[in-house]
Amino acid sequence: MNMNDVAARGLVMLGCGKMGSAMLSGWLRSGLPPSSVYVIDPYPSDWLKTQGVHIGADLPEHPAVAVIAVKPQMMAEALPDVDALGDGETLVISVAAGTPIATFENVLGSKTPIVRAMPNTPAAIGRGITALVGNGNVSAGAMDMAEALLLSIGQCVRLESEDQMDAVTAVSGSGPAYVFHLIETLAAAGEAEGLPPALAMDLAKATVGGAGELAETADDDPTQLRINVTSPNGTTQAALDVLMDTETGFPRLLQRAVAAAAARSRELANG
Ligand SMILES: NC(=O)C1=CN([C@@H]2O[C@H](COP(=O)(O)OP(=O)(O)OC[C@H]3O[C@@H](n4cnc5c(N)ncnc54)[C@H](OP(=O)(O)O)[C@@H]3O)[C@@H](O)[C@H]2O)C=CC1
Ligand SMILES: O=C(O)[C@@H]1CCC=N1
Repeated sequence: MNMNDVAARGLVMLGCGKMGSAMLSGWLRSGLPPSSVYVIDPYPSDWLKTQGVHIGADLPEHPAVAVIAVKPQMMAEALPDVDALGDGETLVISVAAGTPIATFENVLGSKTPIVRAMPNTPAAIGRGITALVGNGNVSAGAMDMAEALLLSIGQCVRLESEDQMDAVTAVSGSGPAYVFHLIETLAAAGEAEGLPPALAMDLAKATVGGAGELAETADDDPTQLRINVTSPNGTTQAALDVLMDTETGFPRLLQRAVAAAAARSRELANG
């Protein structure tokens, strides 16, 4: 199976909200014809309605791929809408947090090839990262196909085991929200030091964006990059003494946050 098969046989999307739209915009940008896309979503967004994709139309007989992007809590209600696609001919890719592959096998049949994937919203600008793992029915070619689709919205990593998915969700699936909160709070702290709000926000956004890009592209690892900013007994050292405090600093706080997200992902396994 290749991208031409997807274009020829069709791609079905069950749910096209924030994450579904982020992925779809990447696929359309990378050349998937809108006429090959069939969306099932009760309240399609204005953006979706202008994309030229089929919305609420009859589904093609054996689409190449079905992407499941509804909330885990809606899964039991929504999944039966695509149970006809569980004939082994369609590669099912779920991006739902928490929902295990077994849930899809139970509804769609144990012969269905299913890839469980965890993308993130920077996919909307082609800068996402998606982790993926498939069940035993996913052929090497189908896994390559899933990866090719997801590579058009950013980087991909293949997991050794589905058990890693809760931790992955807690780090990179939810992670953009932690970074956006860092931007919000850095700007607020700048305001507290007397900066005008717009200036504080510009400084915070550019600092997080630039530091993120440097961390991704530099030869030095993030530890060395941090050291490079930190002059002995300078301003950064004063801040890091607060942030790196073993009781009240970032390490313990982020560890607790990521553990909470992973625990919630495990809970969502039950819908
Ligand atoms: N947002 C993110 O950063 C990430 C989300 N995910 C996963 O992606 C999935 C979608 O999340 P997200 O896009 O944020 O959520 P949204 O609520 O934005 O999108 C879900 C979409 O599914 C629609 N929907 C609801 N019921 C049905 C149904 N029965 N049939 C078809 N469509 C339905 C919703 O419509 P309506 O709004 O009208 O209810 C909505 O448009 C979740 O499983 C989430 O865990 C994974 C990684 C990152
Ligand atoms: O918050 C959530 O449950 C989803 C999964 C990862 C990001 N958003």
